[in-house]
Amino acid sequence: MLTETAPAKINLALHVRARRPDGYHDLETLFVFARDGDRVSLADADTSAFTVGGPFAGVVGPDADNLVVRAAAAFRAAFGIAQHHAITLDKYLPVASGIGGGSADAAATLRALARRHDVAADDARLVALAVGLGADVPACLLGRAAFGSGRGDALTPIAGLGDMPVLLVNPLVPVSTAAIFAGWDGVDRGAIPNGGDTLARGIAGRNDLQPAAERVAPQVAQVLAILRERPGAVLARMSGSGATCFALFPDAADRDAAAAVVAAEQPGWWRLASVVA
Ligand SMILES: C[C@](O)(CO)[C@H](O)COP(=O)(O)OP(=O)(O)OC[C@H]1O[C@@H](n2ccc(N)nc2=O)[C@H](O)[C@@H]1O
Ligand SMILES: Nc1ncnc2c1ncn2[C@@H]1O[C@H](COP(=O)(O)OP(=O)(O)OP(=O)(O)O)[C@@H](O)[C@H]1O
Repeated sequence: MLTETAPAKINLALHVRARRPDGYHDLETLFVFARDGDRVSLADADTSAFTVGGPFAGVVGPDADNLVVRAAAAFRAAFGIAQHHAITLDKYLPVASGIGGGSADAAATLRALARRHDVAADDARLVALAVGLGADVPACLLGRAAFGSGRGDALTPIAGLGDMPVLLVNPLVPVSTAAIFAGWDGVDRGAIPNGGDTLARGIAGRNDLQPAAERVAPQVAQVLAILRERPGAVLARMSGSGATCFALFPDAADRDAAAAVVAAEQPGWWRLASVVA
């Protein structure tokens, strides 16, 4: 049995620059990854099988649409693998939440299959499969801090945040990525600043999808209002197309105190206290 973590993706900054003719948007983003996320496990089997467990198992939708199943089928076709696999997904990240759950799962599936079948993690064919599965999948496959441009799939590694404490909070309102991009106002507000370290660049940046997400899910503004007020928070912002928001704390005790306040004020919201590599 092989197991891979599918870490939550966080967009420290997300600048939308232009609508493209192919229905996507050109963007600039600073990708970082939490230590925690979903889990994908894989074993050889006589027929292909897929099982979903964990707290969000009930909301991932039909198996045939699951990015894990699609990633496994694409891998077997691309590499001519006859061997079937039984794959288990333990779903801990909320679905359609801006932290790349499905994308992280697809990338973890590709990583697990690559390990099982002796394919190098940076094999160009693996990266091509990732690109075909979704804009965030190449970043999740890389799995380390990176600057993303184009659709978010042209990647340059950058320095990470060195296990900085983070609190992720989601009001459990699913948000469609396509709908949020459609609500972008079309105004290019400029590039992510180049100067300084990754944290400084993140702080100097924005999430241009935040206004559209706040219109669709007003709870996003509520989450951010609580996170911004927490002592020690150096940055509070929405990730991706929402509705998950994050707050970064140099001190783990401040993160844990913030988590306790969120739990007391909004017991129905999802929380994850982790660190960002
Ligand atoms: C917003 C981000 O989460 C930032 O990391 C990603 O760009 C979204 O990545 P993703 O969920 O893997 O996106 P995909 O599944 O490829 O695309 C979902 C939909 O989002 C919109 N989309 C996505 C990425 C992008 N650069 N421009 C877009 O306009 C498109 O309407 C697309 O049909
Ligand atoms: N393994 C998976 N986990 C979660 N959702 C999945 C998965 N496979 C397919 N989906 C579908 O993909 C859609 C988007 O879910 P996902 O959690 O990947 O979005 P997200 O967190 O907003 O991602 P991103 O930050 O990349 O936009 C959901 O509506 C869901 O039905």
